[in-house]
Amino acid sequence: MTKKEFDYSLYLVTGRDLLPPAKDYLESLEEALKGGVTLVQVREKTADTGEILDVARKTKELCDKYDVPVIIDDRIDIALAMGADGVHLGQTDMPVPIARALLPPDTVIGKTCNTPEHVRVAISEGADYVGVGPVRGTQTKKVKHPVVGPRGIGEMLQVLDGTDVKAVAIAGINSTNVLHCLWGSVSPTGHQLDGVAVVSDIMASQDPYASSKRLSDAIKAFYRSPLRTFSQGLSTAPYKVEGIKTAVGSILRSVKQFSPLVHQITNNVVTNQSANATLALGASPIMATAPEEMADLSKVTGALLVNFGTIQNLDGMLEAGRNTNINRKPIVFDPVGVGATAYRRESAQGLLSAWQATVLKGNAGELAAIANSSEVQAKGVDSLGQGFADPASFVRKLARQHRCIVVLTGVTDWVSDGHAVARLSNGHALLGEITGSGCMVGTAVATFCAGASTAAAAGRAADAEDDGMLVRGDMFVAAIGGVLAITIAAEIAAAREDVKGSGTFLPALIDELGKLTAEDLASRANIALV
Ligand SMILES: Nc1ncnc2c1ncn2[C@@H]1O[C@H](COP(=O)(O)OP(=O)(O)OP(=O)(O)O)[C@@H](O)[C@H]1O
Ligand SMILES: Cc1ncsc1CCO
Repeated sequence: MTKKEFDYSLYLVTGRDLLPPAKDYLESLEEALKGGVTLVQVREKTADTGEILDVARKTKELCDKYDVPVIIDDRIDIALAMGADGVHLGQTDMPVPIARALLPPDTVIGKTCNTPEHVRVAISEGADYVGVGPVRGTQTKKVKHPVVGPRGIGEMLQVLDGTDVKAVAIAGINSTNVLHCLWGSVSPTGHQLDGVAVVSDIMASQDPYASSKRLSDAIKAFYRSPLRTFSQGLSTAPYKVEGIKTAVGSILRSVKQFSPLVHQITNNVVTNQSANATLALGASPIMATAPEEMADLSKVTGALLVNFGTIQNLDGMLEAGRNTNINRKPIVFDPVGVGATAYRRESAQGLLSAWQATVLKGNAGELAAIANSSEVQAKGVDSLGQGFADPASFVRKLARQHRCIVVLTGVTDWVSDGHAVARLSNGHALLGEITGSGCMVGTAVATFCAGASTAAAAGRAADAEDDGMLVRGDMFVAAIGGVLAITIAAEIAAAREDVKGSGTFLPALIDELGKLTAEDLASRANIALV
């Protein structure tokens, strides 16, 4: 087998110490191979040399039957003694060029990398693949380096652009988070992982066949899927304004038809008006914050909104997002006032690497803080000044960076999927005079996302093949729909004779949201694609 024939997609790293009681190593390994493992690394940290050699030989004999290559962790002597297909080297192991000189020329050499700089060095040393991580915390190995999350993996993948060095992500990957890892780690340049390395989800399993099969099915579905964003604009014809107007109307109809549950963890300034806005649109709000209830809730919700205007429940936010990803439902993240304190900035980064947001929404000050840009300043939860000089480029870039739909609010609103950019010019100055109008936009976006994804799920046959999508339905259009719902209802409300100022405006806005129709959206929407 030559180097180029390796399939890195489901890379098993062994560890006999992880086997559950009464499980035999070779028996577990064979079940894992049958389940779809494509590459095996023998990792033995404590056994004597003779024993490691014996395990490695037996591993190779079994893997040969399945035409699966075997890589040895660290021990070049063992690799040489049993004719391994490759070796894997850590940052403190033998340098790649020395290993290369000692090993047969067709031996694949992999290197663990924790930073983009490590990746640069690995390329220059001539590594064939890099094991990049840690993606998340793990129990199998003391993590010496900070968890980088899928976004950090994406930064390392970008360094590999233009090379044929392969990459697998490592640490804490299991069948519940593998799609998030594969999806969220695609670099802004479109560089994706060649596979994922899995340890305990397979090795510690009572049923390694089932565990490997679950992983293998999800991975294959991901690589088969042509869609790499939460919109459908890449795989089909480019968006057109008229098409968007029709599509937002049908999402509003879906919201009313399915009345999805919209789970909202939001701030205590706007909880009540957000719940009422959700009801007015025809969906059903649930404002739940306890981490203990997130696994149950995420199974039945249509979408999740995380708005951290008054952060009191970060653990609930983490759990809610993780579980919502597992159940492949949309997550709208509204990092209210993120620039105001270091705690908010750190919390936002933590949440963005713990789960994959579907829509990231904020005003200019908030999104500038997320992007580490000093172009726009904020005062608490409010954005200062005129906003970005080139909002279209800003939202497109941020969407690519975070692999999600970005909604930038302000007098004009901007929505991007990383490719298309929509400029939305509806709204009324009274929205700027009430607190939480941006928060209500977040709620409406989450409600439209719930409508779109519930309708997409209802349209799928029960036995349809897994499509590898982290979220189903067009989230670019859903995000536009949510913004339009609030801004158009605001225009109608502000024109009413009984509205005398911000105090009478808020209830009128809720009334008009309740009366809003697909036709209102289509006839009043002021959309330009730029
Ligand atoms: N002067 C205005 N004219 C038209 N629309 C406006 C105006 N001000 C705000 N809006 C609309 O109000 C919505 C909320 O946007 P904004 O950027 O004010 O949110 P925000 O700063 O996050 O608000 P908050 O912190 O109060 O929740 C947007 O959809 C925007 O279009
Ligand atoms: C005023 C305020 N403070 C924290 S959240 C919030 C609501 C508007 O964003």
